Amino acid sequence: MTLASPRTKNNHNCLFTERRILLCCAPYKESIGVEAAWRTRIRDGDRLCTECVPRGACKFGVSVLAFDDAAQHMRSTILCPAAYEGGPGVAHGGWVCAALDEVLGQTVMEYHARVVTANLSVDFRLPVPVGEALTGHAWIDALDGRKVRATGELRLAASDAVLARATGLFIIIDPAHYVRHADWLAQQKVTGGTA
Ligand SMILES: CCCCC/C=C\C/C=C\C/C=C\C/C=C\CCCC(=O)SCCNC(=O)CCNC(=O)[C@H](O)C(C)(C)COP(=O)(O)OP(=O)(O)OC[C@H]1O[C@@H](n2cnc3c(N)ncnc32)[C@H](O)[C@@H]1OP(=O)(O)O
Repeated sequence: MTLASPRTKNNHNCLFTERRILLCCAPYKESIGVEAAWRTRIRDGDRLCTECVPRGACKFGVSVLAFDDAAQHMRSTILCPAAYEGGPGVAHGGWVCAALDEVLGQTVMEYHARVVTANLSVDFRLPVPVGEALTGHAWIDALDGRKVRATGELRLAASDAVLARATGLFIIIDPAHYVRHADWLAQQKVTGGTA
């Protein structure tokens, strides 16, 4: 049984992809165990964050385009939505970080497993125009136990000029990650933060 569908060119038309992955994963998880399934790469660009699933598209405007398996390199198309304008005509730096987090995170999940970002370092080289075609590029640098390091760039599609560059440390998580968080949060509210 394969984990996901054949490779898609982008994820904007994948309205039900996350649900499909979950459905596809059910027998797969039974056969290999939930823990192992979470530690398996989530393939083929069919990943959306929880809040983006109903919309079927990344709210930051990132759309996975293609993977180069030999280089463990991911290419995406990106458009900064008007809502994330910072200075006149240019993107807020927070959006640049979010878009790069997404680009690197998608790549790590394609080639390794479910992760969260532990560290993201961003170089803002040039202002990033709102509403202009951009490309995202990211690749895996190293895997060390649960730690995956990756690098990525945001480029202007018209000229390939590098506008921003990020390096990230991603940590492979287990299925109980979000349960532990919910328990921790509840405990904080009970104890007022002494835990
Ligand atoms: C957005 C959520 C996505 C989640 C995935 C879910 C579903 C997938 C489906 C769709 C996803 C769609 C799109 C994906 C695209 C983008 C991805 C975006 C990802 C994010 O945007 S996600 C949100 C922001 N992110 C967090 O919310 C993390 C908060 N944080 C923690 O939850 C913990 O902090 C954790 C788990 C990181 C570690 O905690 P832990 O207890 O499991 O492990 P521990 O502390 O032992 O660290 C183990 C080893 O990492 C080293 N280490 C840890 N942190 C380090 C640091 N900062 N610098 C240097 N080294 C560090 C230690 O030194 C040790 O190293 P060593 O083994 O060598 O000793």
